[in-house]
Amino acid sequence: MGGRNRSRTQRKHFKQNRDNVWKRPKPDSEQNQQDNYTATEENGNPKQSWEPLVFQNPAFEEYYKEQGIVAPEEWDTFINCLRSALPAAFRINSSTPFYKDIRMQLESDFMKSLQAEGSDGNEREAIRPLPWYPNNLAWHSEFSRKQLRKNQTLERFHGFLKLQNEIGNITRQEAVSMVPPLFLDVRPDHFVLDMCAAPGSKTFQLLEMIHQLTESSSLPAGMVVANDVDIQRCNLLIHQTKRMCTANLIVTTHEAQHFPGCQSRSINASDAGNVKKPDISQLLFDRVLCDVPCSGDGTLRKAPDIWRKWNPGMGNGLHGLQIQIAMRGLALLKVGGRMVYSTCSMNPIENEAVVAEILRRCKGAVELVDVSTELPMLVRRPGLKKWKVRDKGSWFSSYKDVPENRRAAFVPCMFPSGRTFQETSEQDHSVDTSPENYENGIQSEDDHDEEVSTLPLDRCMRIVPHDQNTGAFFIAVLHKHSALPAVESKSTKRTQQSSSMQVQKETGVAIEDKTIADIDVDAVIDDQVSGADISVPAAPSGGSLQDGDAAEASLDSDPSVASGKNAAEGMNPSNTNKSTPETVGEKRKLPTQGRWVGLDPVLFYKEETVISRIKEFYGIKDSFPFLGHLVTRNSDTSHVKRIYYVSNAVKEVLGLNFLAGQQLKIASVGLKMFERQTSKEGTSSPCSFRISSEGLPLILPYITKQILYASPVDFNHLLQYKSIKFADFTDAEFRNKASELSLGCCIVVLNKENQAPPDHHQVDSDAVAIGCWRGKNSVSVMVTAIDCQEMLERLSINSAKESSPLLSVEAVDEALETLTNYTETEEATPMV
Ligand SMILES: C[S@@+](CC[C@H](N)C(=O)[O-])C[C@H]1O[C@@H](n2cnc3c(N)ncnc32)[C@H](O)[C@@H]1O
Repeated sequence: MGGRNRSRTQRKHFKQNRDNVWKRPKPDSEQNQQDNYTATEENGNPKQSWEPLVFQNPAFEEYYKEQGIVAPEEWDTFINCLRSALPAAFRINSSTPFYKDIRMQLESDFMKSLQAEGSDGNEREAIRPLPWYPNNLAWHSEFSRKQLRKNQTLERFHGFLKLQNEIGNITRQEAVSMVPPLFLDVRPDHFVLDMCAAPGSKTFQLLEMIHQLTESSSLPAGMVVANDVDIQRCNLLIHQTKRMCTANLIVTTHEAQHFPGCQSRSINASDAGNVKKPDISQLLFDRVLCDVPCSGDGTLRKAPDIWRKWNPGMGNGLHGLQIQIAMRGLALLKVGGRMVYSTCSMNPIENEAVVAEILRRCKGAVELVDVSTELPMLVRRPGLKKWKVRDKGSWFSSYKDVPENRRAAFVPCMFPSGRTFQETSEQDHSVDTSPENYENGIQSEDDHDEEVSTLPLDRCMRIVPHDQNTGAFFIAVLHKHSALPAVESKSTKRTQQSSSMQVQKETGVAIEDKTIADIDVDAVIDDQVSGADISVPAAPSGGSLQDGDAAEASLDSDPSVASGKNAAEGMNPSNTNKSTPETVGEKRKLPTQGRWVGLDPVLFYKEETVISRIKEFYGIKDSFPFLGHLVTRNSDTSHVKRIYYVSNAVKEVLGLNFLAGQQLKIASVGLKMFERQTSKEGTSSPCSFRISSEGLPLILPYITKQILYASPVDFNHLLQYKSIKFADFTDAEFRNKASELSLGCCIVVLNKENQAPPDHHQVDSDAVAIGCWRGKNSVSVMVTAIDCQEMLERLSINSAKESSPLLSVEAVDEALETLTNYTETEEATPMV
């Protein structure tokens, strides 16, 4: 069950960007060509010529040999492993009602049958659970896509993966990418910020953690804010997380380094449309995931294109942004909270150097946590304490080695000691071994040639490919002990001093918990001062740096320069006093979300008449919390098509956001609960809103009307034939009850034991139920064809208690085809 319907805005982009990763490529298709060749780009346009993939890069090899990323005797194993294809890995989504069945199918069916198939004298298991992932929920498969098509058993497995992936019961994800959320120690009551979240595989894990232990009919106290600067990538994330059917997620699209603090500027809710004063006064988080944009060389096995693109400037160019994002994450972290910093790069400049700098800036307020006893089965290596910086043809061990004409391209914090030119010169003359300097990492054990950090960077973790046959990853776990000090960067000291004084003067609020050097002062003013002259983070200009895009960072870029802030872009002109909304779009007026242009507004839905009609039609009990939990994305409330449901925590944050002047740029929020029926038959129903399949599990135990209990035979028939005339139901009572219902949406519940339906008007929260349409003479299902297929299969497995023949690849392809047609043509219309 669940939310597989795509919104129109997402669909186009999604179609272009996301294949079913398990889908078989057509022979000689374009996809096949891309497996062997890679397109090159010129001025952003794809060139028609194809370059063969290369699996080597002398600069890469020289760089990592010099950095001592692995011992010299391991080098060949390391590099050969990087050149080999990455085995597949996937996760079972623990929030799916069938997760135990899927796990059992893998453990007791596929593990054995595939082992027999794939033995070939090979002792390794064909598929196996990842030993460090809890509860056998993550799996590794030795098979390549080609092999998956090799024979019948593999085809069956392939079909299984494809279907489960499409349904949302499993997610394909690189094994190492599953690690960072596991170190965050997320609990269901936590507020979690995922700063650079798209395409959302880690967000999905975080949501599962929030929802663990919570029944489908109740909501956890915590929530996740998933943010990404790139709105198109946000759309992928929204699609991925839709499968989670959660009311506890807000998707935002900000530059993470300028993520707003949402400090409530007033307790007077006049401009928030009578929004109740929220219980929180600032948006701070218990957990922050900082999975920053990086050069991505840890993904070489999956994206061999990086061999050709890689150069040392990629890491150098990202270092400054990575520090800014991490510092903003720490500022938004509650005291006592945990943040995980991670990259899919092996480069110390993007990893240890960033962690060292944030520790220095935080001056003991933040600790690098020793997690060596957590996830003991995960093989990892300690972080480096010394490294070098590469410039065109030169290696620098210390900032003092950087020639004057190259100093603009480097910053001291790229080096292990983090010392400036002046400090390194002074240090050469007097070595200060005081504990204070040790703590701040200022003093180092260097001799004249090589700096060694005294910070406990060995607590960082580097996962290298040949240890566990994976990709590479870097992870650091940070704990915030106390509020961050106001750190001043020397280069910007003077301007920032005056700016910070200005902030304090204007707001009367001392800047606490924020480092002046890395957070721009405008954003602080933005947090504190009402409305006027607000500086807005830049909208992405032609794509942001991410895995695989790292070539954009040039060797010459100055990492000390903060990424530019484009004050006008993306902002609602009505707030700038410079232009009027009419000037924004000549032909079609763009939607506005408070201050943000181009995003639909987020509004609490309070149409009493509509809400009462819905409650009355479905007999929704008063104990189901409606007040303040319904949200729409249409300011014309009389034409609302979809009504979303938000959890208590999300409701609080939305309330705060209104009071804070709508600082959050919200791309998506809430769980689609009710959808307006626009078809002719739909409008003739007493209630024009149907319950969406995403929202059904949550509201099911509170519904007392429009419910039908179907025998297993009739339930199966409905799933199989999608629409059945009253006369064709086998159960006479079902027939009668169906004809007695009001025209419109109804819920058909599987009466598993085929007993008399309960007369207490309450459906169990674990009941198997589907949304249907009670038409004039028939009942029709309102779930996708592929959901019907999946449910049929699960029910047959469960009832027979033995493995029934799984769907053939052809049947899955057919179901996927139907799904595509369904989503392309009609989204919310009953299939009558
Ligand atoms: C390594 S990927 C994140 C992967 C993601 N955490 C996951 O597990 O699916 C980095 C992401 O950072 C985003 N990004 C780049 N610059 C950013 C910025 N300044 N603020 C926020 N996101 C940014 C990119 O669009 C990209 O989606």
